[in-house]
Amino acid sequence: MKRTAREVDQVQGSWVEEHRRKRFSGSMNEAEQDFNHVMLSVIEDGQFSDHDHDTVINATCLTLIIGGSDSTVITLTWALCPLMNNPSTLKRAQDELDIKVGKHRQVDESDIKNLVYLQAIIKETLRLYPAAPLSVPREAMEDCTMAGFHIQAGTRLLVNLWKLYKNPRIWSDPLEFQPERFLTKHVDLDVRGQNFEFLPFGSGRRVCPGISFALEFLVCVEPSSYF
Ligand code: HEM
Repeated sequence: MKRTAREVDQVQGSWVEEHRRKRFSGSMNEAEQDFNHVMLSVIEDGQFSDHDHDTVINATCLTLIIGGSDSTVITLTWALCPLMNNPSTLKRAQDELDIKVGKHRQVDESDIKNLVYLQAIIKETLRLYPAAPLSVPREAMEDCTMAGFHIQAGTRLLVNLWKLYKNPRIWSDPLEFQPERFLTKHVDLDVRGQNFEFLPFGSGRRVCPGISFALEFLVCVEPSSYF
């Protein structure tokens, strides 16, 4: 693990060095101005007392890469499985794409608002196959009581999202893949941490910062495997 972490650090570090060289030599074109470039532009030495400039840039870039790749790819893959077993759901998704996008181009950002069934498929996938089934651990800052349990300050807590999503008191037929539930009974459920029965991206100050990107990516890329 440590060796792999060192290798990943080196790769990310070499990207920052390359960006720095190109910035100084003025040879960076617009297409190369990625997140490393933004970080180099906005972070100056001396801004952080605990860590140096490069550590902050490398850690921020790697957090986004690590947090954003596995979660999205897992969801994309799981979204396909139930469609293979539910031809009528696949047909409904294909029909929506034919009507709202047509057969001769790819889905783009402007289509997302019209692809309501596809959005429901993504939400149902996030419910049935959560990429982060235990979310991310929290630590109690002070003694408290939750659901009758005394929690001591410093205790690590996990929210069992998987169990929450299979609770029949909240979700009817919880083990069934039914995207329609997000167009009917659960149509008003938000995915951004406001409705505690559905928290695919967590909630509160550490909520996933990649929500918008992930949703757009999933709705735009998922259909490419439907035909
Ligand atoms: C389907 C895709 C994704 C899912 C299901 C997902 C889910 C989550 C969850 C449950 C958390 C924990 C939130 C909490 O503790 O309240 C989280 C955190 C995080 N996610 Fe995502 N995420 C996804 C995509 C992305 C993408 C695309 C990015 C970046 C481009 C990203 C970056 C992060 C980061 C950096 C954190 C840590 C935030 C912090 O601790 O302050 N995620 N994500």
